[in-house]
Amino acid sequence: MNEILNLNINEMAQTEFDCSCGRHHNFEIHDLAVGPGAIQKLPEFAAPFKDGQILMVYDNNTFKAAGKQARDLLTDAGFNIKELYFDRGSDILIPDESVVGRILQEIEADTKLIIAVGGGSLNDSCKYVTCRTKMPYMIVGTAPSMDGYVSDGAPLMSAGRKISYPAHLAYAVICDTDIMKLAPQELIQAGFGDVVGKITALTDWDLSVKVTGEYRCETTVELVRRALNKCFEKSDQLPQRDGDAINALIEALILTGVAMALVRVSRPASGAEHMLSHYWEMDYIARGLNPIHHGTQVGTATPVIARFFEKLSDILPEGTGQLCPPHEEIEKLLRDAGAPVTPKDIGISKELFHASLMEGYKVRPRYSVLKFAMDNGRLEQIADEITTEIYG
Ligand SMILES: NC(=O)C1=CN([C@@H]2O[C@H](COP(=O)(O)OP(=O)(O)OC[C@H]3O[C@@H](n4cnc5c(N)ncnc54)[C@H](OP(=O)(O)O)[C@@H]3O)[C@@H](O)[C@H]2O)C=CC1
Ligand SMILES: O=C(CO)COP(=O)(O)O
Repeated sequence: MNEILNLNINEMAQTEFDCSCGRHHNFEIHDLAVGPGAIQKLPEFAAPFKDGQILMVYDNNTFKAAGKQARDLLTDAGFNIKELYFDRGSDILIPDESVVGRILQEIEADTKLIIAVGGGSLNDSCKYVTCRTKMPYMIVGTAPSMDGYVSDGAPLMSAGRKISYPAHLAYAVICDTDIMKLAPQELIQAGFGDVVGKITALTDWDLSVKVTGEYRCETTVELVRRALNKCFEKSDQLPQRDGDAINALIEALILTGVAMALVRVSRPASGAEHMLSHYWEMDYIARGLNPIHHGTQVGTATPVIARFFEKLSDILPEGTGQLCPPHEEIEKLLRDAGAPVTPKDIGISKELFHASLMEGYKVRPRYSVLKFAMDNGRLEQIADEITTEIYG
């Protein structure tokens, strides 16, 4: 019934099943390859589009990491390639109107497929454009920095706001672990932070089921839990760039993506910790600053949200907070993995931090522990307490 739980990642593409949650799930990614040397699959996966032009999108960092290799594989195999190369120098590429617009401008009448080579920003930008233009896209992931390679959402900046647009799943996803494990350490830390965030994301989902009666799929919860356990077993080896630890991280990021793809919403992977991250990111971009990596923000926001569950334990519906370990345990996980632990560590100011606790629930209409605190008249008091505990 929930057979996807028994498959390994490379068997999951095109899986369809009637789930115990009552829904029919269709993981309609056509091809998924995760592992050493996976990039070699690119010509085979792209073969159905060989009669037209393929638009390849990369930037200065991701071209070096995998873009050149991907392009050469396809040109050597006789594909007709057009390239879009974003050169942002040392600035981070922000997935906003200008990036989405440039991709759109480069599509030609005979473009049959877009291939993004990069991390979350290029993945989401291409995913959004291809969804709206009804074209297939492929992603060649370059870093284990976030879990959106196999999800169907596309968080983008729009008029200064971070909006998580619904989009579609990739036609094919390639995550070559030989390439991804060479990503800079800060991107590995970011990916770990994004995985840690699932702890409070799942707890928030549980809270919403109990308070608002929201739908939940236990298969996706189980998929995410198993991925977390495996990743956390080895995460203290991430600072040494241990191969098994990085592979477990990549697997966790892919599986949480699969969970999002199955329920067609980011609920299994994104709760109040993501709202704080989106809030900080919007503030940084509004001030013309390079945002801190998404997953790094999410990681430091997770023990903060765990503190909310602790402080509200007297009024939470029975059993709710049990899914969330004490905030000190989450901080230790981050510390042992060499990742930043608190928002203060990553330079979030005391004022921005307090404002995000007070207003983070407005980032999106998704029920979370922040809204629970607000509805129960406890938000301001808890925001004041946590701010003092972290910033003094
Ligand atoms: N769709 C979804 O479900 C999800 C989406 N997201 C979104 O993803 C975005 C964050 O993605 P993330 O991957 O962290 O960030 P980016 O895609 O912005 O990449 C971060 C930085 O890493 C660089 N980079 C990527 N790969 C390599 C590499 N192998 N070697 C050297 N540099 C590299 C990028 O270069 P450059 O700037 O040149 O690209 C960039 O500077 C956010 O917008 C977030 O909201 C996050 C989780 C899930
Ligand atoms: O970042 C995500 C999961 O890690 C996607 O979540 P959002 O829907 O909050 O953007």
